[in-house]
Amino acid sequence: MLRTQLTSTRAVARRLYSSRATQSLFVCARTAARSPAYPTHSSLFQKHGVNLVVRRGYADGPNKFDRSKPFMNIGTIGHVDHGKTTLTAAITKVLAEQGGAKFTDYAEIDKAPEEKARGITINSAHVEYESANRHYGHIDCPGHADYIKNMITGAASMDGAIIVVSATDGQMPQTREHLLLARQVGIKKLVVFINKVDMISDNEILDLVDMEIRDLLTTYNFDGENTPIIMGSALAALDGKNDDIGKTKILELIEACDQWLEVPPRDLDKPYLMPIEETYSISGRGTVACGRAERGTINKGDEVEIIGHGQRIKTTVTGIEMFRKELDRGEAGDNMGVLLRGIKRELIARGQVIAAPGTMKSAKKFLAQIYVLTKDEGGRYTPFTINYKPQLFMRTADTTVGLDWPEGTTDVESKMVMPGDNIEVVCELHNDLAADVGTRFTLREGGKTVGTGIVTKVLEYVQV
Ligand SMILES: Nc1nc2c(ncn2[C@@H]2O[C@H](COP(=O)(O)OP(=O)(O)OP(=O)(O)O)[C@@H](O)[C@H]2O)c(=O)[nH]1
Ligand SMILES: [Mg+2]
Repeated sequence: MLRTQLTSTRAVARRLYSSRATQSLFVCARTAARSPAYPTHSSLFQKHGVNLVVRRGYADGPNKFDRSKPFMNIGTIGHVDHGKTTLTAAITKVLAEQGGAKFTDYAEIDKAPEEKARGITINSAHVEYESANRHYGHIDCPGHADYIKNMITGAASMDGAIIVVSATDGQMPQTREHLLLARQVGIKKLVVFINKVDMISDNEILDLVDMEIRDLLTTYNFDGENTPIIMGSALAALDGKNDDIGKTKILELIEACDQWLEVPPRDLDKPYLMPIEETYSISGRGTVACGRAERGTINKGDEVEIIGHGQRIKTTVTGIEMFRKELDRGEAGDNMGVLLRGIKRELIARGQVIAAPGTMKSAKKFLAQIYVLTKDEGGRYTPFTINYKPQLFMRTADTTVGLDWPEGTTDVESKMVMPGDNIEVVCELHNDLAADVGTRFTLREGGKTVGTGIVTKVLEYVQV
């Protein structure tokens, strides 16, 4: 199934014509309610026989979130048009047929305008499903280079991933870039889905793609030798055709995820920290901040602080929700929405963090180790001198950053940074961000990822 932001007619048209697999589109209720173009889009879709499913949210409760199976965040990554969204749809379809999936729960169609206006989906980017042993939250990442920003913040919430590679193309630039980013956001294991095998008649080609992707995985420090590679057709599974390359392969894929991907140890004993991905206001209830809790636990009634962008705001958590179900307690790894007492939505924003009081500080300047991507990894073709200002992405935040050589460096004027270099730099942020030693980030410039880095020492905090 697809999710769409319904922001531009072009995007909608692209969706319609690029994906003949589309039967239903999931629309964030908030977007639907606000988008002036929504009625036009909605009739356009209906004309083409596509269901628009507006997901409702917070107001739906109360029902309790079930923690009987381990919960894990995964998602589909990979090059544009290789079939990530089709595969996402196929997984939910096949698992729904198995009866173990919660798919039917959110597929309810709701057309009443007042429902759209009132309903809020706090996990709009996520699909959920269950295998025999696990409960998965799934993010379908966009593959297009323009959407890499979303990919970065989306992938920041993943514990594991399915990399989708079309058998017709093999690995492509975004396959490599996504692998690198996956590594950088801390994903340790991946499962590979070689898609569109219905279009390949020569088995030797599949062997080549297999070999090539194993090499690539090894290059990016994944276990290339043992990583499960499943070959199938997402479209066949979605259309309910050719079970041997369709449904059977989807079940194999989920089995591989169950076996190979590991639920990472959750830092439950550390102080609570959640980077804000999105914010909503619900009339009569207040403001909800959504994101994946990075560490710690949170209970209804707990005091927290909102940190970043020159602010430190104290408030209390009055509600916690996950996949539209209420929780009394949320924990590290959960993709949750927290309802904040007395906070106006304008006061907080994506990129800030919510933390246990007194446990986080906002940094303005830090020392970091960075790796500069080569052109084969989607990075720069040419070297650069250090005095330029790329965009820095950290957790869900992005801000302009000034780079400089550490104190005591000689020849600073003429010193060049080459693609492929590993260097130590001083980063001065335009907007301060909650950062600690060990926090990872990405540097981007003009639509390209130019480097990845890690904070090694904070040089200046913001006092608020
Ligand atoms: N023949 C064939 N076509 C497929 C298969 N899976 C997906 N497609 C087609 O490939 C095109 C792209 O599929 P999507 O699922 O939109 O690809 P995507 O990776 O999500 O694309 P972006 O989100 O734009 O990066 C669509 O036209 C699909 O119908 C498959 O198994 N076989
Ligand atoms: Mg897609």
